[in-house]
Amino acid sequence: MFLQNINGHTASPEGHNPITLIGFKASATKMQTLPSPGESFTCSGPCYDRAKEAKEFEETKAGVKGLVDSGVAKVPRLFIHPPQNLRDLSSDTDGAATGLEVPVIDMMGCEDCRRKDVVNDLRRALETWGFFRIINHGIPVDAMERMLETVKQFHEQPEGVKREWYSRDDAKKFRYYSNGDLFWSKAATWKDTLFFDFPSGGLEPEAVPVLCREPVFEYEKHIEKLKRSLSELLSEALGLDSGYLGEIECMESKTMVGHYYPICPEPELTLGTINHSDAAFLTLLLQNHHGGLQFRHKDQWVDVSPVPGAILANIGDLMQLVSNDKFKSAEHRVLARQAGPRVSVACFLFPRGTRKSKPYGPIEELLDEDNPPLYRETSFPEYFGYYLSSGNGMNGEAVLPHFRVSEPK
Ligand SMILES: O=C(O)CCC(=O)C(=O)O
Ligand SMILES: [Fe+2]
Repeated sequence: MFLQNINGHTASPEGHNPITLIGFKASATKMQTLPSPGESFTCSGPCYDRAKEAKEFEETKAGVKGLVDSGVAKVPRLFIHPPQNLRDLSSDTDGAATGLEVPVIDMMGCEDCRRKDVVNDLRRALETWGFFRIINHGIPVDAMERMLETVKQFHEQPEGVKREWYSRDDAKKFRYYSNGDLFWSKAATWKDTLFFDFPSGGLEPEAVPVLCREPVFEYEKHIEKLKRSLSELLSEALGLDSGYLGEIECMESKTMVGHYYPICPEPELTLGTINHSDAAFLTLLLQNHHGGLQFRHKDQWVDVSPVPGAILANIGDLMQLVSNDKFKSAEHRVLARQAGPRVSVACFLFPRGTRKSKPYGPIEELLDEDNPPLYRETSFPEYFGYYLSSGNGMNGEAVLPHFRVSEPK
């Protein structure tokens, strides 16, 4: 299966496995730490060998956490981002400075008396922000906390134990790695990742380390239930029958990633996650109490601070495509920080079939003379393949416009 992580955290665009590039061993602490902020990335003097540094880092199988544990006081060059990625690193908590408010969807009573209000709130949130914070979503706080804690515990195990799970082998339904796009990104990001692949039939418990098993499957069960409710609410927010998105089976499959963002000694030089929009239909996100997540709204980065018990949801590119731009796929990123470790769990929802899936285009019921289709049809594998080959949407360039066939009237 070519699909490793819905946001390309481990997938290779041309399908070759980056692990074959690894050749030799070296100490991660010996890595270069040039250039300083603002310095040009062009090579003068002896050229910087990025591929070599990436291989050395990969060989440690200890991730960014391993670097931090080994005592690095400077961000190695591999992780230093070009200035255009490091613009506006300051934060504006929940839009405080601008008076903007991150939308909150309170699901209490959404099955009966408050349904109309919830659907209206959801429509407004997705037409403007593309994401929302959900409260009273039905997932027990305990299940959320245990999920975050198990991801943290995994990453904080001794290196020798974790190393056994380090892999870029896309046949593995559970794996641990740092920077899925390590071998082709312009700069690496300051985090390590656990990956859980729930193919249509479900992830086998035996594929997951005992440490994580119970919390992961418990959390997944709750996510499935929340997904079904959200699918109905989203359908209604689009003005469709509540079963519509369920019937087109656009969220039948899922992957989860458990990110660990260690404390960063020079957060002004790197990022935890580079700006991107998610490729799939819907993302449900848990984060611990260390902030750093930002969404782009009205041309500025807005901090989306953690709220205990809340879940964040954002729509991805394909939901924007089928909604014919009614809903917006939100650009987001995670700052590297001196506080931490930050832990997050993202669950990406997308259609079944990683090599072949049915085509998805703008939903016919949303089209008329004034609303012609803005996008051509595509399948999820086609879209995701393009997303990966153009840099996982993580080079600051949006992927969705490549599927556009006309501009809005
Ligand atoms: O860690 C986070 O909060 C966000 C991660 C993310 O955007 C992703 O994995 O696509
Ligand atoms: Fe994302």
